[in-house]
Amino acid sequence: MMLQRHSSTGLTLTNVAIRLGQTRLIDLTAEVDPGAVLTVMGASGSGKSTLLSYIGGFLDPAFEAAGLVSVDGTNLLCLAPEARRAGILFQDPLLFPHMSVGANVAFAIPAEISDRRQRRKISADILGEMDLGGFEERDPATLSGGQKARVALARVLVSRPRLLLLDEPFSKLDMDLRSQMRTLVFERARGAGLPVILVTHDEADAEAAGGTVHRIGAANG
Ligand SMILES: Nc1ncnc2c1ncn2[C@@H]1O[C@H](COP(=O)(O)OP(=O)(O)OP(=O)(O)O)[C@@H](O)[C@H]1O
Repeated sequence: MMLQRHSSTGLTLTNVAIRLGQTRLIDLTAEVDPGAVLTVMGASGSGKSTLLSYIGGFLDPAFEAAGLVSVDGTNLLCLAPEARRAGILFQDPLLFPHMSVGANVAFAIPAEISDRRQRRKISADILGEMDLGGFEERDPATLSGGQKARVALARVLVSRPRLLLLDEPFSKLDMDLRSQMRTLVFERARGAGLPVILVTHDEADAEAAGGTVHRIGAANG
């Protein structure tokens, strides 16, 4: 499946400030070009996942947050979480256990594509591109970690995201798979012109991402 490459100006974060009580976790202004990666690094508990929650629209109300997040000129913060179309990959692929691999992917295809055969074809095509041709009927529980990660990526890609939010998605994969998966994710993001925010502890992830690195300090009062 060819992802549409839309005319894109990228992701802009302006004065994004997140605090938890008196603790200032995030203070960030950045621009991420289409297809480029902003890598956010910092100690455990420094607020990396919290930043992604704010952008994705699922920040816990315990936090206070302010600032502007826009993609291609659209202010994401005015939109409901599902309308933001943030493609998110976590450390654990989080596939629906009661659905086949193909159904897991098809579930994420936008509703305006209503023809069942077309949905099945989109799902089969992207699985083929992820080197998972013929896996449509498989139970996710029977997949290896690397296969699950590629199903999760397939699912994100068919959802027509405006941007990708990656929360340590490579950290549970062994070395070889990790490097293959990095290449796959960053190549697809570049091909589709999607801006990416990557949260990681791993310097090799940051190097593979090739973009700007933003380091956040340990939480301080
Ligand atoms: N729902 C919540 N209510 C209160 N505090 C929270 C909540 N979620 C997270 N925190 C706290 O907010 C801080 C930032 O958490 P966050 O998960 O963003 O850190 P992180 O940098 O992603 O850490 P890690 O690298 O360990 O995943 C931590 O001190 C954490 O304990």
